[in-house]
Amino acid sequence: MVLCPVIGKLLHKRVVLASASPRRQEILSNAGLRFEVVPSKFKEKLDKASFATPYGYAMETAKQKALEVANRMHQKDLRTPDVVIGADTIVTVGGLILEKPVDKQDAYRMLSRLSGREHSVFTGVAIVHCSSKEHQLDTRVSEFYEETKVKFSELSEELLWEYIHSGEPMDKAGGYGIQALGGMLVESVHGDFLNVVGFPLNHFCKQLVKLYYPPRPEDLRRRVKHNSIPAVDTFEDLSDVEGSGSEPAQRDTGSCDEKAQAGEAGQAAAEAECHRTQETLPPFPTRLLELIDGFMLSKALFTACKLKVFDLLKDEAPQKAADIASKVDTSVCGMERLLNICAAMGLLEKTEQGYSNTETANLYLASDGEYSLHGIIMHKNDLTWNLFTYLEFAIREGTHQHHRLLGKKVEDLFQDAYYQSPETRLRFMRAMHSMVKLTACQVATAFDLSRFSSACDVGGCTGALARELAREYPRMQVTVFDLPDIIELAAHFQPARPQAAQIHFAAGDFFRDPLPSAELYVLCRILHDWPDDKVHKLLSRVAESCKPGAGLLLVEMLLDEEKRVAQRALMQSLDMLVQTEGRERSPGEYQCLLELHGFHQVQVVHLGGVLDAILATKVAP
Ligand SMILES: Cc1cn([C@H]2C[C@H](O)[C@@H](COP(=O)(O)OP(=O)(O)OP(=O)(O)O)O2)c(=O)[nH]c1=O
Repeated sequence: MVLCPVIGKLLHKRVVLASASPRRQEILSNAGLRFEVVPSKFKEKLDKASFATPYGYAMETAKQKALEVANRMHQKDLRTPDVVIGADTIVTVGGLILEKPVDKQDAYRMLSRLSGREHSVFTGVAIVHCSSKEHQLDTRVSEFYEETKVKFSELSEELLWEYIHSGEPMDKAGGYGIQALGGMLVESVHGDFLNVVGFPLNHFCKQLVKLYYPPRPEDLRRRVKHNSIPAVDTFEDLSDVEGSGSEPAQRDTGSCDEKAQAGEAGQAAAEAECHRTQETLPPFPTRLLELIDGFMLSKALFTACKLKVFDLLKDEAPQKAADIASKVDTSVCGMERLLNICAAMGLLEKTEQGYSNTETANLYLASDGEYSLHGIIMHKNDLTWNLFTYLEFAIREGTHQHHRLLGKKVEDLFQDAYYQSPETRLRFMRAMHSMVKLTACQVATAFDLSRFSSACDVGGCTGALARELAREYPRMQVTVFDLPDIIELAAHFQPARPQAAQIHFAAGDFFRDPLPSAELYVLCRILHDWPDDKVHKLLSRVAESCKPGAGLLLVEMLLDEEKRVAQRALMQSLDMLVQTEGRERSPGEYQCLLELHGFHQVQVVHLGGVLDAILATKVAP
């Protein structure tokens, strides 16, 4: 692996990426770099006018991001990192610098500026080497930037809004993500693609080469004579040497080149060793190790949730491990380890005063927040986790595994497995509620549904989506139709006023009872539970209830057509195998299903979260 020698220089150092950008994390870990992530708290508010060039601004911001992290880690008496990497990506068009949009209108302004034009994407990168001398932090900064030119097609207002409503633009410079839906807006790219995504990996490696392998005077002389020394602006021909100096800008001793010079007798052996070092040093399998141990991280998160650690710390001052342990009745040594890994995962903050919740934990992990994911986490902990221990059986047999878990034959999946007691039913409802709530707002606005004055959410469970539809369309009456046992418990999740007046709950079985009449039917996370024959049965029942012009809104997580890249949906399809009789599908597969049942004008919106949306219209037979 040609990149190894240079990335290898950082493998034994404490490297910190001072960035919250998931793209940067992915690019660097895919390159085999091992690092911790400590997002920078530096406010990106430098005076742009004081910079002669846009890239000067990006490099300075990158530097300040990295220095803020280096200083914070040093001051907090954490071990001073060896290297901190900071980056800042900006988009420039017509002399303007565009950063991340502050709201949808801002995103619209940015994207309409980019429509039909070429713009530049600059990423400034700072590599800060740190050392601590007599408790003083000493830093050496190396900076560079990369420019990529991107040209957008002419984009209609409608398309721009559709893209903005996908939610994708909001955390990205210039308001688009070339690596996802935003790629569809792009006509051409000149330069490093990864630079647009947030990190110019190629230039970064070259910079490391400059830092760690500066040319020796004799190299330069020989290069002129024989042209045989790897140029410093390429990292392809470099080899690494055991025990070589790891400080940047210091010539390593005992390099392969020197060994090859050691005399004719030793030359062949030296060359063989050079070769062997390069070929036998495989890339460090960072991603693989993450996958191997990923289940432990999930379980640590589940356990902290189950023990209500995040509830205890919600909006509270930091607490010591011993206090937390005594409040939730666990061992101190166990709790301390759990808290430490939660802090390393970015779920808790650890300071000298103790542990406190991060914003993510307050928002999503405490059980009482509006957007709490506690319900789905408990479902995964108490049910999915156990079912997945039978994954091998599920793969061999091609069926769900509830019978193994329950120790009995399952006749009716939902009644026997999910709704067997009020507790399991409520746990399931909480899980569905938290997942739907997360995306319900985007689902409700994915299409203009204002032409429908009534909707029926078939299998609408707690009414989470109904509530968003009612909020978005004040003239729409929404019926939530579900089994009597579910409707009975839906009171736990009753919509807050004023939408309550628009929402009605009706009890029934969507395979047997007449469906409430409506102009728009909604099937949210329903079809993926059932085998094909039942999917057809349900769609034909919905189709029979529809007048021409009526709509069907399908809300599911969509696979890509090749079933190759949509990792979350692919994983959920595996989950559906283990716990249901259904599967996830691609937009094309849904379109075929819908057309078979007389639904046409199929529109698809990828929402980039946990659910996507498809709208189709019933046509006269
Ligand atoms: C143009 C473009 C930007 N981006 C992203 C890269 C960056 O994450 C983001 C630009 O914002 P930045 O401020 O550079 O980075 P960040 O806020 O995401 O993370 P941090 O400040 O902690 O380092 O936009 C894409 O993902 N795709 C694109 O096509």
